[in-house]
Amino acid sequence: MSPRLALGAFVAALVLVPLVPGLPVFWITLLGNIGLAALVAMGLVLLTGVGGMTSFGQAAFCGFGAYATAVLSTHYGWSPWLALPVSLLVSGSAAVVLGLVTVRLSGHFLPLSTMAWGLSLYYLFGKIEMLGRHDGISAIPPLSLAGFELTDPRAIHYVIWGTVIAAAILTLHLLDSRIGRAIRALRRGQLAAESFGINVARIKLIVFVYAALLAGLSGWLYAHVQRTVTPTPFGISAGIEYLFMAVLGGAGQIWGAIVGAGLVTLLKEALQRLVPALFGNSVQIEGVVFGIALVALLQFAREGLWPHLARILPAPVRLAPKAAEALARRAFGGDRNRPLLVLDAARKQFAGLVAVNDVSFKVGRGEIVALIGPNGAGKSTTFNLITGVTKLTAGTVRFDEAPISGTSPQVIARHGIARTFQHVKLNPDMTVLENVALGAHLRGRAGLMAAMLRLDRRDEARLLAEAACQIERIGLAEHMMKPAGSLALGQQRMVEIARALAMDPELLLLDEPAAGLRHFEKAALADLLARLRAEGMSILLVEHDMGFVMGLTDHIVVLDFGTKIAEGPPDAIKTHPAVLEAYLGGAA
Ligand SMILES: Nc1ncnc2c1ncn2[C@@H]1O[C@H](COP(=O)(O)OP(=O)(O)OP(=O)(O)O)[C@@H](O)[C@H]1O
Repeated sequence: MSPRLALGAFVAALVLVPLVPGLPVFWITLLGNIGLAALVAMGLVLLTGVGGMTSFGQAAFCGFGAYATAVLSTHYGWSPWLALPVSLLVSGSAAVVLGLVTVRLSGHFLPLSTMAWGLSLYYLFGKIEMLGRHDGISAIPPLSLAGFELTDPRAIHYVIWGTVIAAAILTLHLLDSRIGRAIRALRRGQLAAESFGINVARIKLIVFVYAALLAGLSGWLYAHVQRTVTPTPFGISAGIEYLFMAVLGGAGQIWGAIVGAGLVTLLKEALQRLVPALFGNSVQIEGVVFGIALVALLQFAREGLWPHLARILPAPVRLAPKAAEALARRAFGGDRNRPLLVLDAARKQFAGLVAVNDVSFKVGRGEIVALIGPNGAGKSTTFNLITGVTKLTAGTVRFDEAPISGTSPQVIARHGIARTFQHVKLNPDMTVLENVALGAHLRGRAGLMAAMLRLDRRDEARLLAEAACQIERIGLAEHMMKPAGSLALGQQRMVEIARALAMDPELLLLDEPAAGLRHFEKAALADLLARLRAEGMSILLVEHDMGFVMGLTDHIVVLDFGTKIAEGPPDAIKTHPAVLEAYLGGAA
């Protein structure tokens, strides 16, 4: 059975459920509640599971959606359908305002701030006169279609689940796209993502608003299903429940949101019946048992339930990309007599430690330059100064005559500077192909809506074909569709090079590219770099393997304790007294 068939079977079951003769309406209502919760949990899966931003305050966005439509349809007599865009606008605008503050926070500050506004918004809903304070708003009109009021839970069931399935499909489309790769890179590879020109702050805000819109949509539906809204379902405890649903279902798995919402809703319902039956009505310990059950479930399935379920479902077949129209290539124009990269008295001081001490050197066009030196000499820090990861204390870095020091990694990447990292920064759960395609992010155009509606296929095919081409170039074609984390470290370093090449850079910065490679792999890498140089690309590499460096480079810069002690062609460096002293000490 293909995944499409499995989805078809699920949809068919949802269509048939209300038609089952004798099925109590209560169960249909419960299923509708699961659907409403699944919409919120789906946003949280994207925000927390995929994007790595934990939010406890998601229920507040349901509140914005629900109250907006409640006010408009009761106080002003608007049709619920007309109020829908306003509900989404209110939730989305609130998310923009809160997101601008929240997504910049990191570590525990982020979830704490979501708790803070989750709490304050709950109290705010209960204080506003127009929202009916703690009594809320009642007599909200039901949804109606073609003049028929959808008051029957069976009819509303189709509206809710149609929305849930559509939201799941659109979200899956989004994740399987250029923007989706950027979203998936947030959790484990923000620095790498920025180094490939991805505006991480913007992508985070997009995810934040997207999750809020799903919550707002759920709130709008909730208002017209329940026909009354009060602050309680939009408080912090509801926010925690939604988070449980996302995590229990399988954080990071869109379908897991439905599983999690189903499990938590059914568990709560079951306990509300079972606990009084077992312990009597006077002992109200449902909440305690509920908490214990959730903790036990998390112990049993740390990755959530979806991965367990996915094992018995058909696995999606991952096909290598087909050939597509080639992406435009950068022209290595510039005057060959003028250097491409110039460091002028670049300095970096970490408190009392001078890691890079007024270092100056140039990288010419179509030249391979090596930056060498003993451990702790300041090579990686110099790389980080060039790529904007670390800010200069003094001095300047110019690329093609334009000063780039003081700008962000994302802006520097746009100049055509790509890099690899000393400690590999791939997303281990994404395929090799997807990791490499991330490098080509700036060469694609398709945005959020195009991705959701699958209007990005041509753009996407070109990006994937480019990624596949670079993977073939580094000799890892047979590993293209494997998760990057399953490759040996040396191979992962090569994947980083392919990712950098997918950006079509003019300057390639390689941090220890030969580390972990076997002899024949190093020879292949040297051959590749020589070919890139012949094509006009400039390369700056940090490398400890002197055989590799001496046989390949045009020019070598030597650092020791942050200071440049020598520079020149390989033959001169081999016998330079200061270099021998730095590497071999007194024995030289
Ligand atoms: N963020 C930081 N804060 C404080 N000190 C730092 C920081 N980053 C680097 N250093 C220090 O700066 C010096 C240079 O480090 P760097 O990593 O640039 O050296 P390296 O030449 O790349 O060494 P290796 O070959 O071992 O990677 C070291 O003494 C290191 O401890």
